[in-house]
Amino acid sequence: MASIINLEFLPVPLTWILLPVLAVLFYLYAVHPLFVFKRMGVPGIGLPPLPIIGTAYLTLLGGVYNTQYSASDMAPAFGVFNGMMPLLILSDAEMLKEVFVKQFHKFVNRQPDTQDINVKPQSLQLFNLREEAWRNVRTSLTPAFSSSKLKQITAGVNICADQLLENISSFVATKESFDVRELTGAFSMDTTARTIFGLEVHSQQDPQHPFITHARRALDFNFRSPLMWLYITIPGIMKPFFEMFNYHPLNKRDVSDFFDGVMDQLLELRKTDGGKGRADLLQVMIDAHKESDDTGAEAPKVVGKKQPLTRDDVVANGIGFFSGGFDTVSITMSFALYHLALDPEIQDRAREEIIEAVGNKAEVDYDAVQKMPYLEMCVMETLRLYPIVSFIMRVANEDTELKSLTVPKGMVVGVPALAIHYDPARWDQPRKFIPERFTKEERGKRSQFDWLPFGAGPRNCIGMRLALLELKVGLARVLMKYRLLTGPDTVVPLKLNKWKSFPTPTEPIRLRVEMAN
Ligand code: HEM
Repeated sequence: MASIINLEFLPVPLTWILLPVLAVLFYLYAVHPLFVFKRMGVPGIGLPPLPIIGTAYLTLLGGVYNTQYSASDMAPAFGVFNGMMPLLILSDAEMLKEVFVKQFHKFVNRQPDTQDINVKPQSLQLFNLREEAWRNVRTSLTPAFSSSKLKQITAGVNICADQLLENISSFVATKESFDVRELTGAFSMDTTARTIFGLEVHSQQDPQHPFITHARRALDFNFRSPLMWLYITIPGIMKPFFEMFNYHPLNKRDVSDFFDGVMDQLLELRKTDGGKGRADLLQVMIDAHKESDDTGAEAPKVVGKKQPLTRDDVVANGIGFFSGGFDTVSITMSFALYHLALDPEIQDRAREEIIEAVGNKAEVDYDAVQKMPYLEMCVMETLRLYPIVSFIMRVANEDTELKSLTVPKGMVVGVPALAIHYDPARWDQPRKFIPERFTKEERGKRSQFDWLPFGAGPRNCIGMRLALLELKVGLARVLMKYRLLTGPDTVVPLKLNKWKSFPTPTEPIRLRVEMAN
């Protein structure tokens, strides 16, 4: 058969030339990079990484949220491979201080540029921004969480808590148990919609409200999707294709289009009324460049240029705050209620403190929230046992010395928050719920990097103070009125589904209630 290109001049058949070329390319792309940790002098995990899949097979064996791992069982620094992407896992306290704080300017980004897909709204969200763009937007958004803003927001959180109490009330009369997550989910949905967008969605009465159905789908990532796996394992190769088709594996187009439409309507409305009297994050974002920086002494300062946010920035970060705030608060609150029900002594102590702080008012105002250190300790202990994010990520933006290690530019560093929280060397009886670990004195004895539910350093969770406020107001209102009880269908001890990326019980948390007095 006549070939299109005549290769007869070649001294050997083409296959014999192509084979070694392919072998060299395979070695360069899929084998040589697997020695990077050996070259750095960092141990692996004892099992060899495989070309293309790296050590991802470990995730298939151990799951994605596994409380059996403890930082003491791991080397303080070791290497794994997410597909072909090397990931340096660090739990050494001194190194964490370098990464999160001392050399933060070299670890500003959370993901390598190969995973940074330029598709809106993800690419404009604070969580995904990089370097200068991140600094500027973080500086502009920080005032949204100032004490004065949180003070204004507290009244709205109380209104949502009124609804939560009403929802619980039906279970007092029937003495039946209820699915805690359903109620905290509705509370958190109402609170988040109100505090971010100034919207009243009444999720408990109207669970099919389009806002709610879309919001629920936003975070329902499909880790079985082949495109998601290609994004995780070979992001560098996939990035141009994703961008060409304006596709982001973490985005559901219909969901972001829906929120885009909602935001357009809200922004239009605010143009007409000037946003007067609005105490929500959307208004703060619109006015971002005019706000002062009263964010509390503990908030790490970021030096960036405060600038007016564009319409696209406001939309992207409105959606980003929503996804960052909704499930996180709801999940944490459900675990806190579970442990309070399990331990009546702790519950009584928290209730006494709340009643003293609130006095004879029906609402829990901002000042009362500041007088509840024991309740805060209960929340902190809940977040230790069930951190929402099991790994905190940073990327080295230049070659960086960490103690005796040289971390090469572009390497991703993962901090195993979950394994650190379950480390017996850091926490005595780590599986037990003991709020007393968080007295001022006990906290002073510990490294600040032993407790990482909100990450650490200047790029920690921007919504931390709002989250704590919502949790404390919601829990205080429940405890003031009701006594939480376990029932025959309360599962003890709780088992977590290791295949979910967030802490999720294998069986729903079910509790009962009676009036507190
Ligand atoms: C219990 C509740 C919450 C938990 C456990 C939580 C946890 C986290 C964690 C672990 C991070 C990464 C921090 C790091 O890399 O060091 C983060 C980042 C972030 N969180 Fe939260 N979060 C919560 C609530 C919220 C709320 C209520 C909002 C907004 C209203 C929010 C918005 C964000 C944003 C925008 C970022 C990215 C910050 C940046 O890159 O500068 N989170 N959160």
